[in-house]
Amino acid sequence: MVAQADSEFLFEKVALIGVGLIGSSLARAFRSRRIVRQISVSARSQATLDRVLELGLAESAHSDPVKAVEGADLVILCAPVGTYDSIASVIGPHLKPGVIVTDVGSVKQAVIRDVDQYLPDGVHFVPGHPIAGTEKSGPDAGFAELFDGRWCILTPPPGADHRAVEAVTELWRRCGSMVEIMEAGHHDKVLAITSHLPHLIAYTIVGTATDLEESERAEVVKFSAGGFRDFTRIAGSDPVMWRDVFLNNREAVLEMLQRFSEDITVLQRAIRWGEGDTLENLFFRTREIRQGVVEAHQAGSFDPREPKADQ
Ligand SMILES: NC(=O)c1ccc[n+]([C@@H]2O[C@H](COP(=O)([O-])OP(=O)(O)OC[C@H]3O[C@@H](n4cnc5c(N)ncnc54)[C@H](O)[C@@H]3O)[C@@H](O)[C@H]2O)c1
Ligand SMILES: O=C(O)C(=O)CC1(C(=O)O)C=CC(O)C=C1
Repeated sequence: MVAQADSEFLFEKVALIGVGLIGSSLARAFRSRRIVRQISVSARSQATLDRVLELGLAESAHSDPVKAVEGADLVILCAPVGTYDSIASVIGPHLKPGVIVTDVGSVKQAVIRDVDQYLPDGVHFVPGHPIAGTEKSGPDAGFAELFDGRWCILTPPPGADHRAVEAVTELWRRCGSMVEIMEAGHHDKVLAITSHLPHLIAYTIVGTATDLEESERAEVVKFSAGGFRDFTRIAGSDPVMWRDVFLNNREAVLEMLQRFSEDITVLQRAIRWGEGDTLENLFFRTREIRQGVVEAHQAGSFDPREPKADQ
């Protein structure tokens, strides 16, 4: 499991179940930073398995996840969260005591509910979520620097083995991340407003534009250099991954959506009645928030997803 002081590897063999943007970025970081000695992967399609080997991201690639976890001392679930229940039910009986199971899923309460039930005694579950990504998917989309300077949130259930939590913490630190421990329900509420609702809004705006009359739609695409362009990046994110996020963080997303609807109604009213102060006061406050995010190095000039001019 965890390396001794004289060994540079943190884990001997890691199994990645699902190897798209996040799984392949982890594989690249593990390789380039010598974090694990050996990588095995499992994916559903033969094309993905072939591509992963072609890219040199793993020593072995299997369609059967049971084969991938054989001899692994760390298993990382990197597929859409809606698949975790069935993956865990298949690999669970084949996990040896002492193995650490973790994941990268964007929601945490549902993941704990779906996975924990299949893990035998002595297997340590440390759920995790890197707050890092792009709108791209698949094994070609990953890059080793994805997690540099980004937060990774771990949500170990009460009573989790502290050495396993430390090992997963160290894994993410070596991948370049800062790590925070959080209760799963709290994680789901925070991410509902910082990540899930923004995606829902982007999907809605782009969807609304798509439903316009043919001539207007053409102009939306032609003149989409500003705000709309940024929304289209987010709305280009993986449909299956995001379907699963919304279905598995239902309560928190609906709560935030309710607040959002109330706030947008206030703006609607301010526009209708010409209440400029209401609009201006909000826009000054939100500009300060943006400044705070840039100062915290979570957006701005160094972020490869943002235009260079945005300081
Ligand atoms: N994309 C992001 O920005 C981002 C950020 C943080 C966390 N996440 C989380 O990471 C996970 C993976 O997302 P991604 O962006 O890498 O998606 P992706 O679409 O790039 O990759 C997912 C991979 O899982 C595979 N897969 C699907 N079902 C499977 C199954 N039953 N067994 C094995 N493999 C299966 C797919 O073929 C694909 O290769 C998701 O749970 C997501 O919530 C995503
Ligand atoms: O930057 C992006 O493209 C992302 O969507 C990444 C992002 C997000 O910031 O919302 C998406 C999902 C996550 O689970 C974590 C990160």
